[in-house]
Amino acid sequence: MAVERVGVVGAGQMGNGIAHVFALAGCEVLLTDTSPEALAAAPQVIARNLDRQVAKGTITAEAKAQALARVIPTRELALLGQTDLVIEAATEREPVKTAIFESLVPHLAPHTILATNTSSISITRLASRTDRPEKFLGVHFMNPVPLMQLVELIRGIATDDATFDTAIAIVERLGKTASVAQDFPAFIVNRVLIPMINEAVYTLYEGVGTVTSIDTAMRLGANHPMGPLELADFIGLDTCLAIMNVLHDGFADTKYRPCPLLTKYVEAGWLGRKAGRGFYDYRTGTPVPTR
Ligand SMILES: CC(=O)CC(=O)SCCNC(=O)CCNC(=O)[C@H](O)C(C)(C)COP(=O)(O)OP(=O)(O)OC[C@H]1O[C@@H](n2cnc3c(N)ncnc32)[C@H](O)[C@@H]1OP(=O)(O)O
Ligand SMILES: NC(=O)C1=CN([C@@H]2O[C@H](COP(=O)(O)OP(=O)(O)OC[C@H]3O[C@@H](n4cnc5c(N)ncnc54)[C@H](OP(=O)(O)O)[C@@H]3O)[C@@H](O)[C@H]2O)C=CC1
Repeated sequence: MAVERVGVVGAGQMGNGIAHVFALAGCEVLLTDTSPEALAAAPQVIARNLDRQVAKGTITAEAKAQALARVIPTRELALLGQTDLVIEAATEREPVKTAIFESLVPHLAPHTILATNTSSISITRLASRTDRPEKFLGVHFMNPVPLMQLVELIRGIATDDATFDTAIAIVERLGKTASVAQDFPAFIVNRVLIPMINEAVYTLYEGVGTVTSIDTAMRLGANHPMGPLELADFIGLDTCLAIMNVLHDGFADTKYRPCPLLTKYVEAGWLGRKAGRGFYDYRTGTPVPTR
């Protein structure tokens, strides 16, 4: 099925990135968010990230202008029903996602595919709360969306072949690479990555290292582009904690218990870059370790 009109629910770092890449690929994008501030900021955030690509020469100024014109912010969730594909990219909390899908269903055209950008939550369970589990799947972009090559595709138990084939075609149209994961907690990327980040928080919590020594060790010792604590701030500490809880509950295995220090940072509202402060304080411009 051809995908020309795309709805994106959530104008956070991922929703903005998803809107960015679909608009660049020529799709009309209806972008919505419950936060008026996030929705108002979205066009500028997307424009700034498009400018980075213009500055690098990877896209032309004309392509940027055309892409920006294709992104239509709206407060009306119902309008997203008249699209070919809706991608949910709201907060990593299952009740939030379920409520979004339940609100969307009455407005959806019969052919519309529903997708979620969830990092970890059961696709099968989310699909069961819609009228179309056969047209529902996980389309899991990586952060930052314009730069990261991978899109993880996760079928629910009912996802049909036509829907999956459409998703494969979408990933190709975006110039990205699909990897397929089975529908089990946190799929592949976050099943491996987030426990590593959690372990880095434990090394901080236990005093094995400092924020600086831990990130330096992994950047220079394992050639990671970002240290694990810097990456946690980039992802969002609330999202990291949510993923650990999904793993811990989903597998009932204490090896996935979230580090108490990660919980403490989230309880303090120190969610990382998006909150101005996490394992680093970004409020002065230069990141300063907060521990
Ligand atoms: C949690 C989940 O569910 C799944 C996940 O996403 S897990 C997280 C996956 N992501 C990662 O692991 C990210 C690891 N970090 C990196 O790959 C790199 O640090 C990075 C690509 C994020 C940034 O690259 P960097 O070279 O260190 O920094 P930076 O200079 O800011 O960016 C590199 C280039 O990309 C551009 N860029 C960065 N972010 C961008 C964005 N959002 N949009 C467009 N362009 C962007 C920059 O303009 C820069 O271009 P120049 O080099 O020409 O200036
Ligand atoms: N961050 C990352 O590195 C990655 C995250 N993901 C996944 O993508 C999703 C979004 O993550 P991310 O962008 O980081 O999260 P953010 O917290 O940056 O953004 C979430 C946005 O969704 C909004 N929102 C909350 N509830 C609703 C709702 N009912 N309807 C519409 N919008 C709503 C939030 O508004 P408000 O702030 O007012 O609540 C916020 O603006 C999550 O499922 C996450 O697990 C996937 C890959 C990578």
